Amino acid sequence: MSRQDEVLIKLQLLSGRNPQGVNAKDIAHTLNINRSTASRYLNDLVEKGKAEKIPGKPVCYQIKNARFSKEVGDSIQPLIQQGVATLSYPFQSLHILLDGETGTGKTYLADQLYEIAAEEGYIKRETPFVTFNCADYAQNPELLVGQIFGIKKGAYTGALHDQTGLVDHADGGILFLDEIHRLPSSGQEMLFYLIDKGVYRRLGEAVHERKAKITIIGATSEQPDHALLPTLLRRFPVKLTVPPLRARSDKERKMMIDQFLQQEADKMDADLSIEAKAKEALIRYPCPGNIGQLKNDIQIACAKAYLQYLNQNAGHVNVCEKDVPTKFDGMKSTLLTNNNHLSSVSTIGKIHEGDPAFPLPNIYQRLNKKRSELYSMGEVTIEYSLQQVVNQYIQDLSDHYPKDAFSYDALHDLVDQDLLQALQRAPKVLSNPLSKQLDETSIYVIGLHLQNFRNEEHQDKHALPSFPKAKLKDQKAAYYLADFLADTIDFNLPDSEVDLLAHFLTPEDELPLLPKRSGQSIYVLLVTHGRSTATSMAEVTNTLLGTTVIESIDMPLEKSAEKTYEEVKINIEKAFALNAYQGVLLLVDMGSLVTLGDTFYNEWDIPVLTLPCVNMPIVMEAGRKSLVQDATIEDVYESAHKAMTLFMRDHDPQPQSSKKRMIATVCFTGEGAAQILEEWLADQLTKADEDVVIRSVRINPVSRDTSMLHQLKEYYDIVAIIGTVFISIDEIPFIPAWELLKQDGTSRLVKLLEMTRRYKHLSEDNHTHKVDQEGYFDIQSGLAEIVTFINPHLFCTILNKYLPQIKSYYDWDESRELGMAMHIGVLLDRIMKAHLNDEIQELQKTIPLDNDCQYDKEERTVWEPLISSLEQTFEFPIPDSFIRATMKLSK
Ligand SMILES: Nc1ncnc2c1ncn2[C@@H]1O[C@H](COP(=O)(O)OP(=O)(O)OP(=O)(O)O)[C@@H](O)[C@H]1O
Repeated sequence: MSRQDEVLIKLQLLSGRNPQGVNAKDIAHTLNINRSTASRYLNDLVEKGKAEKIPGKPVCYQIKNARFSKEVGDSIQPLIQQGVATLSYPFQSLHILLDGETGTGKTYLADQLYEIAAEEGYIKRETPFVTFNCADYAQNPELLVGQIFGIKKGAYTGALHDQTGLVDHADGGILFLDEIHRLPSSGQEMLFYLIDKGVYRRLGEAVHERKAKITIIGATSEQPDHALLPTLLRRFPVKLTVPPLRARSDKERKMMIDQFLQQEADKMDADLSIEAKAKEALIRYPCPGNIGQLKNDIQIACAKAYLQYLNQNAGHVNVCEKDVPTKFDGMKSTLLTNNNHLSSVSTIGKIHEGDPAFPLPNIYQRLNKKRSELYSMGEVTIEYSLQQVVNQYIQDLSDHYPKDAFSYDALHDLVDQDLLQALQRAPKVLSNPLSKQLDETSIYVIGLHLQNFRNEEHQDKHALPSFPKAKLKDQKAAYYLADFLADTIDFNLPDSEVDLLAHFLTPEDELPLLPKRSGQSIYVLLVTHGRSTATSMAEVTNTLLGTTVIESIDMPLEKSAEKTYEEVKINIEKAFALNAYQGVLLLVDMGSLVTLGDTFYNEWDIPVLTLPCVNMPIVMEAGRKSLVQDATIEDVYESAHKAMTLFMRDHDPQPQSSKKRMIATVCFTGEGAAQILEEWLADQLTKADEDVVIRSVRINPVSRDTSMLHQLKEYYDIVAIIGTVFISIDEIPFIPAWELLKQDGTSRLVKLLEMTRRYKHLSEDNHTHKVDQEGYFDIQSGLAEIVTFINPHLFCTILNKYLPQIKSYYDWDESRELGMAMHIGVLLDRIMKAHLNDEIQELQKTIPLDNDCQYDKEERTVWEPLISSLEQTFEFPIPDSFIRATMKLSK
């Protein structure tokens, strides 16, 4: 790139931020050249007609044509300049990230950038501009990624055809991804790979790489630093923040109001006017949903004014003060007021805005049509019916916008939107007289609680149990909040409810001390082969149990046994130095470590027991048991051992537990959130978990006493405690309600159910001693925990088809068969990883060259169908040395 081009690009970028122009000194500084050289280049650009001078002292320069004709608002103008400059970067446009609150106009800005860049000739008109809102698929991350990158037939159940992705369509152009933070990490990784290398794979494609050259404009209403992977964030050299409405000047807001009124007037067949006071209110009212909400509120105000115009046979449509939002909010409060104002149209103080009388579509058309229909039917109560049309319209608008104002998608099914919105706005509007920050979590909790009260059926029988009042400041805060809810959404709470609400507002650090989770007395250390097998299994278990109970040491192939011994020793010594444990359970997948445990026992007098077998049920069981108060090392060992025998099926196991499984839901009343959760969970449970009892339990807000749960534990196997009040009992995992309702939030619960279900399932069919069709699917979830690259479900489907003949050839018993199935799965995963990272040669070196590894033709034929099916499905070759080694192992 020539120096002059560099100066031109710098000028384009800086012009965006400095509408008044950029001087030679600034350019010289950023390019690290001297001032007179910068001046010379700038003047050359002026001569070539690429830049223009803005007279003054010092002389400033600006990109020619940088002032756009369209009236977009003072605060947006510089963003457009900078964005267009970015898109017109000479070699390939640079990627842009837009951030800003919901409704500030990020999508609008992206559209404008494309339009203006095309209008000004920086990009060709035919350049593709593909837009996509990631929030539309937020509930299904896999499909979301599939929509963007395409889907290969068979990638998942239901993917019946190859499907192109947006990336295919946007190749050579711009892809606008709204709500980009909704992309799961895997999708974000695929995106930065595309940005970096210009290549991508469709979902389900393992090897085939496709090429695309795309400029990404991403938009997010979250804090980019929190919402995007740092690697992806770095790929956006230009970040533009769209300011919220409250930060914009009155002039700019007024300009937008005029624009939106004009758009409405364009749709009517009548003159439109607005009262001065109404217009003033539109300029002044807090509008947390920003421009999107302002626009909707104006649409609603115009619809209401039009309704009055029809009912009154008025001369023209007049927007009055009562049609527009005033105090706290827009849509909802105006929606709820208007039935009794039908005949009170004010006729004074009108100002005429714009030039109306235009063709009519949508609401105005709808109203007229409805009115004629009703007249022709001789209907008398026309006003009421027309009001219904307007109400429906308002509802449609509020459903439509701000559709993603808050990231509470899952809560929408449970809590009314107006209640959620009001709770979200409360701290801002009340300038936070609340004793506690109403963060996302509190809003979940209070929202669930209040919704239950709101449901009429519960109101009658909602006699609150007596409880002491919260602190005075929390009570006051609760009354503020209650008044606010009454004012804004007409939601009235009796005093007893407000007193209860006060307990929800008590800040965390002022809560009574919670019953402490019993200190773990047994140290569980997991040591397995593989680069990350042990850490991943430990992580899964720790996450499921909601606390760190398993420590882990990985043994990649290159790590020597001595080094591993050393690490194990250091870990155990450290743990015991703290005097916190009474014993150690070592879970290992390598026989030689068993003796290490004995050494500790003999030499150091530390009770160490070793279980030379590792899989998820064992690790999980060891973790659970180690949390039980007063559990001895023998107890923990025995529980883990039992899980092992159940899994391996090498003798008649005892059922894991004869108790029924239970999920306990908890809240302050036992009737509020706990009951909603109970109903919700009952809907979520699948047939495999139909044995699970769900029980809501009241937790006293002051004492937080858990004796009821302890009693239940005597009779039930409690899989998890779920609720709005944090409760900790021994080994039982606690899942906060808000976690469950978040995107992918049920995964922990699903896993817990799966783990507890598996014991039951295994113990029930232990008499059959047969790996049937479902047998391989038993290992699917186990495999899912340890493999990263292969799809366990696909793998098990193939095993089902081809492993039985191999089994009968070698005459394996069931446990051998399962063991081999696991072995093949893990091996396949490693091979796939090596292929993807170009490390297959290195991996092959880890297979000992063994001349005994010969096979006869017949033996190879038995394996052939399985191997070729795996190769075809996963799209990579399986090296012969691995096949031979596996065959040797099979004998
Ligand atoms: N400067 C503007 N001038 C005129 N209309 C605007 C302007 N900015 C935004 N709008 C309008 O406001 C509405 C909301 O804007 P937009 O959808 O772009 O916001 P957003 O930030 O992308 O919202 P979200 O985060 O919800 O996706 C749209 O109808 C848009 O046309």
